Amino acid sequence: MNLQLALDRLTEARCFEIVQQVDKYVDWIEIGTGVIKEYGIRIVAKMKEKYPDKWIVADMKTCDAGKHEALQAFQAGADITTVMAFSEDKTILDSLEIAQKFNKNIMVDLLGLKNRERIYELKNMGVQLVSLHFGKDSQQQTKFNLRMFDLVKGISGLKIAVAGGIDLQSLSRILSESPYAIIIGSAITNADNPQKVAYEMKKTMNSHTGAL
Ligand SMILES: O=C([C@H](O)CO)[C@H](O)[C@H](O)COP(=O)(O)O
Repeated sequence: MNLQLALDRLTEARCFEIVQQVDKYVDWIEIGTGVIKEYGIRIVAKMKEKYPDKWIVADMKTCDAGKHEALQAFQAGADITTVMAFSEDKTILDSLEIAQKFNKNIMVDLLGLKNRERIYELKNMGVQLVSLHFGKDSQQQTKFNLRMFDLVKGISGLKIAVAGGIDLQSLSRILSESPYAIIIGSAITNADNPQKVAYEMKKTMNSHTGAL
């Protein structure tokens, strides 16, 4: 089970400061959409250069021009780029084609999706990794709910990541669903002591999976 650290609404310097504090507890480092918009794709390249052994996720949230945006992400050194589930099939297929060429991955973000039919379509196109995503704006209205997993329940052969305001309390409930990756942003990046929180999160995940 992978812990993906999401770096959002932070300066470039703060992103690197936080990663320096928590890198031994996180598996994947996500450069958030807003951070890419602010600093450009070069921040993905800089992070990969500094942490070549970590998987770097470029949260591009691509919804069109799949080929171009996947190229931007992978040429910068990303291991995963994100594409929105509601995109045209062509966007998904083009992103997958580029990922295959680079031997990298796409994560399809299910934000706002209510229809399971689309998940089967994504799977048939060759998508292997999806993220259940409870968005920032929804987080202001209500709390993370495990019912989100109903969208993918019983659909085999997909790796599931989950995101959206996850903290230590909700983490323990999410573990019962055994996702492939757990994406955690503000609970770590806004903590007084990011290192302590990241350590606790990884320890909780490891004790669930039995990892040392
Ligand atoms: O993708 C994200 C969101 O859309 C903001 O851009 C976040 O990376 C994701 O939600 C995880 O962050 P937290 O919700 O702060 O844990």
